[in-house]
Amino acid sequence: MDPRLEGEFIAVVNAGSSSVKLSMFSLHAREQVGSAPPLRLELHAQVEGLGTQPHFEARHADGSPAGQRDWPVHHLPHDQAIDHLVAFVQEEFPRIEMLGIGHRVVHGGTDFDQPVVVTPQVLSQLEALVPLAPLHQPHNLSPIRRALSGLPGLAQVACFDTAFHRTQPQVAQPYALPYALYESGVRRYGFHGLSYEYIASRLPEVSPRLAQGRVVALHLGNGVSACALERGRSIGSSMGFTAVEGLPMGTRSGSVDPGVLLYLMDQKGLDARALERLLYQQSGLLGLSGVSSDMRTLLASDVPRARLAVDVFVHRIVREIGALAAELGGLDGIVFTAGIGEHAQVIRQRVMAGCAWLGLVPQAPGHDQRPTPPHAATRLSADSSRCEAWVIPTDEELMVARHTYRVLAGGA
Ligand SMILES: Nc1ncnc2c1ncn2[C@@H]1O[C@H](COP(=O)(O)OP(=O)(O)O)[C@@H](O)[C@H]1O
Ligand SMILES: CC(=O)OP(=O)(O)O
Ligand SMILES: [Mg+2]
Repeated sequence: MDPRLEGEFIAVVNAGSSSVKLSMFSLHAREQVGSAPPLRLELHAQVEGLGTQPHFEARHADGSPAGQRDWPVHHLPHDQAIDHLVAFVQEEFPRIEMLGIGHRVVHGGTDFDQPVVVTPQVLSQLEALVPLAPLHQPHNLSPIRRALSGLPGLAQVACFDTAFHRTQPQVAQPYALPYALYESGVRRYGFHGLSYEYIASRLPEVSPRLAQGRVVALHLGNGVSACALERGRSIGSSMGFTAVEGLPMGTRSGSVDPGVLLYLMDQKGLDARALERLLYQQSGLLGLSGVSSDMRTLLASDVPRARLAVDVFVHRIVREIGALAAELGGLDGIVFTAGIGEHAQVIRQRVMAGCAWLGLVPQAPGHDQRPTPPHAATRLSADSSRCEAWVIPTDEELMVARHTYRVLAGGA
């Protein structure tokens, strides 16, 4: 056994709507550089396609395969996926000492603007937020609940997608609804904060100008959102009260006229559950195309509605960049991240073409290649471009590990 794999570890759980990811980070005090916690990824394991085609895959830090498995079913419960991941990790690392487990939790509401050690009291506060993130929060909380009872001595740290956006000015937070609703928590929270926080943490090394400037970061994954960063702090976002507002996503609609929902209730007899299914599971790229929620499939398809779905996707992103650039009072750069942002060159090129009016000049054709090292940033804009464009691969799990380390070290 590799001697590196003995010692102290932090585990990170990112339990999403259709996947569960478990990452193992070891601590190497000798490797501490500056204020960055001395964390090193040792293993990343995940079960994807829980509701369609469950597939398990584990990789070592260098990308080499550590294991894989398929299930001959179309639905694998989240708990079963977690059991499989935990058993796999225990077999891989039989002799380690766990310092704690960090969890990505989508919603922290108004109470949590920092990562927190989960107590039974905190857990019940987080459970009260389930209706605000029905696709995510129950899955985020289930592994915490199980760890609290199964591993009572081990710290569970919740890290929130909403927390990074608590710096937004007050004017960006209310809807123009009666103020009492705002006071009761019906307000714009913003999501994907761990991803944006990671991107902000990379900016000083990637582009000092952007670290000090005005940036629109685009998290284009299965969930899709945009965030306005001013000097690395969030001042605006496309997602609001729930992770369904804003841009079209894999299966979520993004913003629709609320009048559409009233019409569907009044005239088509849809109730709340039917609307939830419509907005969260049957819309977005899937609903428009009728083909798939997966961008790879749409880009390879000749079906006219698949093209329409991609066109609408790009159109809405370009429009959102304009809105966030206005919020920032100008734009120094855009950053692409997450599955589509990191891998779909054609989407990046079309979005950049829509930003010509903001002074964005792309590199000469052929230059937009994805970087080879997994976390390397790539510049997509010409050196002369007033507005820069970059790909920065995101790392929500590392951000959770950093927060967990800081909380456990007592310096949150
Ligand atoms: N090579 C690629 N080209 C185009 N799209 C891609 C590519 N690789 C992944 N994607 C897209 O990324 C999206 C998933 O993003 P990801 O960030 O992995 O999602 P999640 O939110 O589930 O973590 C899917 O639409 C997928 O098609
Ligand atoms: C908040 C959100 O949309 O998360 P995800 O991209 O994991 O679905
Ligand atoms: Mg995601």
